[in-house]
Amino acid sequence: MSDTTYEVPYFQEKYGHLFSEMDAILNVLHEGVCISNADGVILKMNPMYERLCGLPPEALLGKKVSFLNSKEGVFDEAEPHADRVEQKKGIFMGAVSPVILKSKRPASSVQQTSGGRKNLLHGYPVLNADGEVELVVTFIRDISHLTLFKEQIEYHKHIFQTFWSNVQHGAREVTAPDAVVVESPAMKQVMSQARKVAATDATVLILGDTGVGKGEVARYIHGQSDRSGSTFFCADCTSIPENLIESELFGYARGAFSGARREGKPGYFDIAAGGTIFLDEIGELSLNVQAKLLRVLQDQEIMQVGSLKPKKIDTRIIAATNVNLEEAVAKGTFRQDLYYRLQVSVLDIPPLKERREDIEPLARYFLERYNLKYRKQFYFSDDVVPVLLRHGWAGNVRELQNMIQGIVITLDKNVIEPEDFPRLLPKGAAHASESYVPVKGQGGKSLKEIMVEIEYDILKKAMETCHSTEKVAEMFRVNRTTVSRKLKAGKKQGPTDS
Ligand SMILES: Nc1ncnc2c1ncn2[C@@H]1O[C@H](COP(=O)(O)OP(=O)(O)OP(=O)(O)O)[C@@H](O)[C@H]1O
Repeated sequence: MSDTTYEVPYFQEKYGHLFSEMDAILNVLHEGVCISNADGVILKMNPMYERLCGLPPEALLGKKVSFLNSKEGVFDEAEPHADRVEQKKGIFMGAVSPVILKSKRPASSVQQTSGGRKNLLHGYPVLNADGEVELVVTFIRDISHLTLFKEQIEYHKHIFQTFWSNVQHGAREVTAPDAVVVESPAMKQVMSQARKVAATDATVLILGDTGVGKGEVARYIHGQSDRSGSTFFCADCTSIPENLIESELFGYARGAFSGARREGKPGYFDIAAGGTIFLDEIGELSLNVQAKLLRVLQDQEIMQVGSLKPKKIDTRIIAATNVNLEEAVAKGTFRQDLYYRLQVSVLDIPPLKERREDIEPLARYFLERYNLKYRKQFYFSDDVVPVLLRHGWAGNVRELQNMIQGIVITLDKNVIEPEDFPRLLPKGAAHASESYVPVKGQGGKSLKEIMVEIEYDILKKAMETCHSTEKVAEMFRVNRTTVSRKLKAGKKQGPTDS
């Protein structure tokens, strides 16, 4: 202890005239004040400083700050006036004067005491005529309550964020469940591409027939991107009247036209700011709106209706169409420059009939979803899946979804059987041939392939009733080998599109 104890009276004599007038002020200050000399020896402190350090004046005065800052200088906050050398805990850490003495500049630090209290320290050097540090004045303030307050705020923020994300998740569950059913290799490939583009901010073009899940994939990309915390805005370009589409997409400025709202109106791009806008059926946009959209893609700027000033936007664009854009460009109904601009990342979703591995999982997924929604307990009989697999699904996933929903709503028995899908069942030759009238969406099959399928359907149905090729041959007045050959050919060609 001898190296830390200094002759206080010596300092009192040297600096006494400075301190005497300050005492009255120091005693009433809410901040602790400590004055040390160039050797770091404490010359003076006020009562608040003693309180905050938890030490009596005799334990501080004349001692080096570095000593109090060391592990030796322990004290017990619970018993501040006990002999500190005998205490087992309490370290005075984070003194600023050693730093100030070295740098000759003001310094701050946060001092953590062993009792968990936090003090904020600001120290200032007092320089002599030679520019050397003569004294260091340190102000100390208890900020434990502020820290506690901050921690409480952080905690409440955390609770609020958890609550908010649960609410958002719950809302999504009700309106649009997250689950994207993916089983087929083709769809797995699309989703892997989707994940890759989600990590970028690139514009995405999603192609595919109606109902294949373009919107679902767009939502997935948004959900996987950095923008997932912001809005996903779905704009169906076909549902907006042509004369309104520009103002709906880009908004309009104050007083843009008579009848307009005085304060102007934000457009979809504004609403989706920071997030993603999904422009569905982009192939249906007029050439005029296409030109405006091209500008958005090129310059990340929109021009509000009635405004002459372009407005910067931060909205990711995902576009989708079931129109063959290449053909549309050739016909002059789609701008070539916009077409090229949209070619950055293209995802092409195959029709459901080309990814049959997805049919059963999708059907089961929708059944579970609607069972839950309508509080039902339906299940498929074993014969249902083959019927679903045989169907052509020209309306793709949407057709399947609607069909299952319809059944869950209307059926009054728990087991779902093939008869509950009357539209999917082959009803003899007349029905089968009707369903093969070559309409758009029949997959561009040759007449020969279609005939193979029709014959297969008819013969298979007959086999279910007659149980022998002989009887079937007799019924259709052909020989047995013809029946066997046609059944084999139909089976080899794959499931039929009834
Ligand atoms: N893989 C999937 N998993 C789960 N649900 C799906 C899947 N694909 C599509 N759906 C559902 O099928 C319905 C139709 O999908 P979506 O609207 O995304 O198709 P789309 O290709 O955008 O159709 P359109 O071209 O008519 O706008 C939606 O209710 C969607 O949630």
